[in-house]
Amino acid sequence: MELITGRTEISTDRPSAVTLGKFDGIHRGHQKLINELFLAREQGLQAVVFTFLRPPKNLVDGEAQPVLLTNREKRAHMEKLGVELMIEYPFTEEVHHMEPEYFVEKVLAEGLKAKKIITGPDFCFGYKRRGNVALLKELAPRHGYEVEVMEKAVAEDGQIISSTLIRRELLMGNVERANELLGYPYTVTGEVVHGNHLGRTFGMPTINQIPVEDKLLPPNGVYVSKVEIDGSVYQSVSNVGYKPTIAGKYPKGVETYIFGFDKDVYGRILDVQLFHYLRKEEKFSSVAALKAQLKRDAEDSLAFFEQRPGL
Ligand SMILES: Cc1cc2nc3c(=O)[nH]c(=O)nc-3n(C[C@H](O)[C@H](O)[C@H](O)COP(=O)(O)O)c2cc1C
Ligand SMILES: Nc1ncnc2c1ncn2[C@@H]1O[C@H](COP(=O)(O)OP(=O)(O)OP(=O)(O)O)[C@@H](O)[C@H]1O
Repeated sequence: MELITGRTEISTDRPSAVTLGKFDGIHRGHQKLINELFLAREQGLQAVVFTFLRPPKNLVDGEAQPVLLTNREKRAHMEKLGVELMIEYPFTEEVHHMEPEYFVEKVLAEGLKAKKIITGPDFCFGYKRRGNVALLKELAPRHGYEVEVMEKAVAEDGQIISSTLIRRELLMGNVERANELLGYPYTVTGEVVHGNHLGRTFGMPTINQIPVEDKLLPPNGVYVSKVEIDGSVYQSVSNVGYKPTIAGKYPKGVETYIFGFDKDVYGRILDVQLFHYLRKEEKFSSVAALKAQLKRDAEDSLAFFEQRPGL
């Protein structure tokens, strides 16, 4: 996959099919748009995803919003799906004030040689969000592209799938619901760093990961999880939080006990998939009490998988 990141001057040699948006999470709705993009390959068009380096909210509202996918995770995900060109547009003052007509002409038509533009019905762009599907359609004959508007993907209960909804569900600890809306298990990617090496002394060695700050983590607590290592997927149990029982101050992290695995993976970047919330993180009165609880957590996680053989 080719990546153009952080610059507003973009160009490509090949005619493109383009889909645009934040794509936080790359949920089932986004996947629908991206699949349509791949169909356009039959017409000789390259599959282009146009997205932003940071959620535009940061600049507009001045507040950092946690994301379902960090920039790095989003790139890896797009590459895996088969996107040919990914644009990470910077969200600068200049971009914030860009008129939608200028964006369509300079970026989409001239820069990307767009022949097909695929969006949802509510897609907005440009200064004051004045650009929309109607404007894209109005400008189509002048620039020689086609607009394809996809209907919104909905969940089984009829709710429209959106990144905002998924973030809300995760923040409430509803991992199963979030996974259903995403179409894949919510995943935390991070380097395995050194902990206190205490887990080993309980007979439960763990991997510790400190995700980047803007990665959205569900509420502190214990979760049924899986870890992918060298192409094999292991069942596991994870704690999201600060380890309050152990003296010292820790950054918020994810700590995972992997069933049937005891190899050195320090320094590796691993994916931990979350499936189900088991209990909240607690400050225990002794390490012995914590150790006894960890054993129960492990049993609860295994029991969860046993009840769901297809998972
Ligand atoms: C499944 C699981 C649940 C945990 N629950 C808690 C908890 O409720 N409270 C807490 O203080 N630490 C909790 N921990 C963190 C332990 O304190 C930690 O595993 C132990 O101190 C070993 O840490 P180390 O890898 O830094 O040596 C949990 C860890 C795991 C793997
Ligand atoms: N459920 C959906 N089905 C189909 N297309 C969708 C769906 N949700 C968003 N899209 C489309 O995907 C593109 C990217 O949208 P965007 O990343 O803003 O998605 P979103 O999930 O609606 O985000 P947010 O919740 O932050 O508004 C847009 O063209 C949008 O219309």
